[in-house]
Amino acid sequence: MKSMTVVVVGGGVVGFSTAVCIAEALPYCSVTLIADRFTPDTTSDVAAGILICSPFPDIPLEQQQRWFKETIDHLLPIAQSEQASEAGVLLSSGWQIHKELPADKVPFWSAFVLGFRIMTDRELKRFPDHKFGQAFTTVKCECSNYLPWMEKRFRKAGGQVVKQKVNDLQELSSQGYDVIVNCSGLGAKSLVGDSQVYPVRGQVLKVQAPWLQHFIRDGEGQSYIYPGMHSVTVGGTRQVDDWRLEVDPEDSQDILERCSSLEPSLSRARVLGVSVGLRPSRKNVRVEREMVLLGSRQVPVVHNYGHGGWGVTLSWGTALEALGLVRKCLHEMRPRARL
Ligand SMILES: Cc1cc2nc3c(=O)[nH]c(=O)nc-3n(C[C@H](O)[C@H](O)[C@H](O)COP(=O)(O)OP(=O)(O)OC[C@H]3O[C@@H](n4cnc5c(N)ncnc54)[C@H](O)[C@@H]3O)c2cc1C
Ligand SMILES: O=C([O-])CC(=O)C(=O)O
Repeated sequence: MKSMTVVVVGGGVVGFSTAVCIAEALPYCSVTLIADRFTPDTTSDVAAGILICSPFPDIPLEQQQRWFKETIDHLLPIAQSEQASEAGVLLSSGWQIHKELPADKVPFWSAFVLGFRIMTDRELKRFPDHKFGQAFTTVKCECSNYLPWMEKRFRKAGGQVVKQKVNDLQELSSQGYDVIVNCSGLGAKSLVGDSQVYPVRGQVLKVQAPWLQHFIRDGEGQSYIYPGMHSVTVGGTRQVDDWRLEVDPEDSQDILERCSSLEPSLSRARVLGVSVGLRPSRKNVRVEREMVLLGSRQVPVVHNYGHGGWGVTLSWGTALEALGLVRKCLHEMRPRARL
């Protein structure tokens, strides 16, 4: 008999990662995941899913390193197992190139990807507008496969999935959940009234170009080409506070021009589709717990949202952090329980 109940709000990569971590680590908890949108209709489905990131300004770098390392250490064995194609997790090698010397020639995650090194002059020759580059192998985690695979894993661990919009945390408290975990991404803006969360619109194209084997990412990620399992993702845009979910044909044209200047053969590639997602951005990702008065009850709420453009990259690491916070909440509620 399960003695404690935990509800996770969010059906994207952060919600499913968190729900799986909790359900697998705490078998005596009954875990329910609630979301109003599931794959293929989440922001996570739009992500290229490449593990790469820029640091958040006010979170200790060691903590961000740990999140990156935990995520790649979780995904690498999947990429190298017989589950790889079903889970949508693959290794991806390529180049990050810069027109100017970057502040961090060696990014904070360089030790966790494979074979990180500075590009040679010979390699840089094909990018005459670029002065500097980094070559490495990382993981690409394609959420259109990964999310259904994670859902199976969650159900196998006893988790339950409900499709429903949560208008107010009070609704969850009334249903008697012991702990609420908030992985609602951009939804946190209204669900918990967080005015620090804002959208950064991203548009990407999927093209057929099976001859491309290496990723190319230009500096700050304005333009990128990411070969994947069935197509190549080319992007992107970063439009701050832009809520438009519809495809902008001018953006598509601009993306194709920018990416073809990096990889001329793309001008011959067939476009398979175009998608738009709103990155759930925040100055700093929020992974913390608080007690919230809901009706007459003080209910522990663990937040895990605001990952911006790095939600896949940090998904497992921040999920483990959230699991630790859930454990603490349960400890405090049942001091004698063996948690
Ligand atoms: C074009 C583009 C490319 C990207 N590429 C990458 C990349 O290569 N690597 C990378 O790491 N990241 C990338 N990202 C960023 C990544 O997509 C996000 O950081 C990540 O998807 C955030 O995941 P999430 O689970 O927090 O949010 P979402 O995927 O948006 O999920 C939020 C979930 O919460 C649910 N929800 C919200 N509010 C409520 C509510 N009130 N009631 C019920 N349910 C609710 C939603 O229905 C949804 O299921 C990219 C993003 C874009 C747009
Ligand atoms: O920046 C990248 O390379 C991909 C990404 O995370 C995004 O578009 O948000």
